[in-house]
Amino acid sequence: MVASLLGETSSLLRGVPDISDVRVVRGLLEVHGVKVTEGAEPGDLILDPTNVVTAHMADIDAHAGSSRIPILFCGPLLHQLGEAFIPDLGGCRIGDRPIDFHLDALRRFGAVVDKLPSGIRITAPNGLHGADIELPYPSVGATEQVLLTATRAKGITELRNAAIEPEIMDLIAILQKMGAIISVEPNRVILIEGVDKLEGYTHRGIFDRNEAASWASAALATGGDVFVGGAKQEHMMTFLNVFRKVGGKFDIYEDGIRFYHPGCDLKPVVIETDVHPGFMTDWQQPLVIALTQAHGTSIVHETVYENRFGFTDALIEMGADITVHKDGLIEGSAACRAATSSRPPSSWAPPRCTAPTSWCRISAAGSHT
Ligand SMILES: CC(=O)N[C@H]1[C@@H](OP(=O)(O)OP(=O)(O)OC[C@H]2O[C@@H](n3ccc(=O)[nH]c3=O)[C@H](O)[C@@H]2O)O[C@H](CO)[C@@H](O)[C@@H]1O
Ligand SMILES: C=C(OP(=O)(O)O)C(=O)O
Repeated sequence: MVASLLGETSSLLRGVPDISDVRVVRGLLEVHGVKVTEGAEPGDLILDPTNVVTAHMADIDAHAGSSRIPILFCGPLLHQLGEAFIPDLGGCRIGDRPIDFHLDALRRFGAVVDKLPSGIRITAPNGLHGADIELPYPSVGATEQVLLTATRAKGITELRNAAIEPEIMDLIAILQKMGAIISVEPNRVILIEGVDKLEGYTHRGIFDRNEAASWASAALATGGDVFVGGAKQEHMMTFLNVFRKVGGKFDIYEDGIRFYHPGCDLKPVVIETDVHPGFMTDWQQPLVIALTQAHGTSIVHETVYENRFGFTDALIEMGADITVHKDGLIEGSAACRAATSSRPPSSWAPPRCTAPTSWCRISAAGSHT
């Protein structure tokens, strides 16, 4: 949706879900003069950016605290209007969610960033130029920021340590349809050759991997059998491996994946969240719910967001046996001994990411539906 701001003509985005993030982004596009209308099929959105204008501060402010996606408006608005005002961001409360990588990257493109009490004001008095950027961590949002900014910046941008999630590849596909020149090189390097103008696109976004993993985990947690239409094996392989280790069954079809409970005991696992192609941090929570029903102790190491175990309070209230450790597991505890029954991942120690990490031990005993 945000990429449509970069085009000179209308875009058609298909299969758009009716969720709050979409409503926030739509509202923010509309206050900037983008005409957004429903298309012929359910889920079609037509985005017409031909009359983009500077929005009134009060209208932008009305979107404060509701989503994290407004941060992605920076580059496109700088290209269209020479300035951008980004309201205070919202998003899930899953730990510290800094935007320093975004702002550092924008400065490298030549933007001037002013932090104000009510948000961030960004200007580009001399336009935006290609930049040499290395992310401290392969952040999904910061990679999207760089892609959206670099496509119309003057010159070449080299982004190192980029995120390479399927959602990033999908954004690159959209930008290529619009006229961008972007190449994905080995070792997380992305090269973007800036172009003067971009057209609108027609595109159907990829399926939601988080939703698919949530339905799959729900099938395990409830002894159920769920067919997730549109789910694709190639974007779920890491999840499918873990699902199988827990004992879950799945059948892959051309038009989706069937996930179902095996009918016997589920097994505990040791997992660690990571950037793609690792086990997604977004898959961790639904899977932990299923693990409360496994026979034995599982260990989950969250390396992406240190506070992403907040939901376990509710599970504990429901009777689940879960302990969250902020600073690591204590050696010699029952939890550690139990964990040795599953083979730890090769990256078991030391944690590789820059963010603080936390651990969660889940045992089967006493959990209720
Ligand atoms: C709307 C959306 O698509 N959200 C997803 C996106 O979030 P989001 O893009 O916010 O997540 P990132 O990939 O950027 O964050 C990864 C890590 O980098 C850190 N970081 C990030 C940016 C920054 O400027 N500074 C910094 O330190 C974060 O605190 C975190 O520890 O990717 C996450 C990781 O797959 C997913 O959990 C979110 O569902
Ligand atoms: C972290 C998430 O989203 P957001 O980045 O919008 O908070 C999420 O949906 O799990």
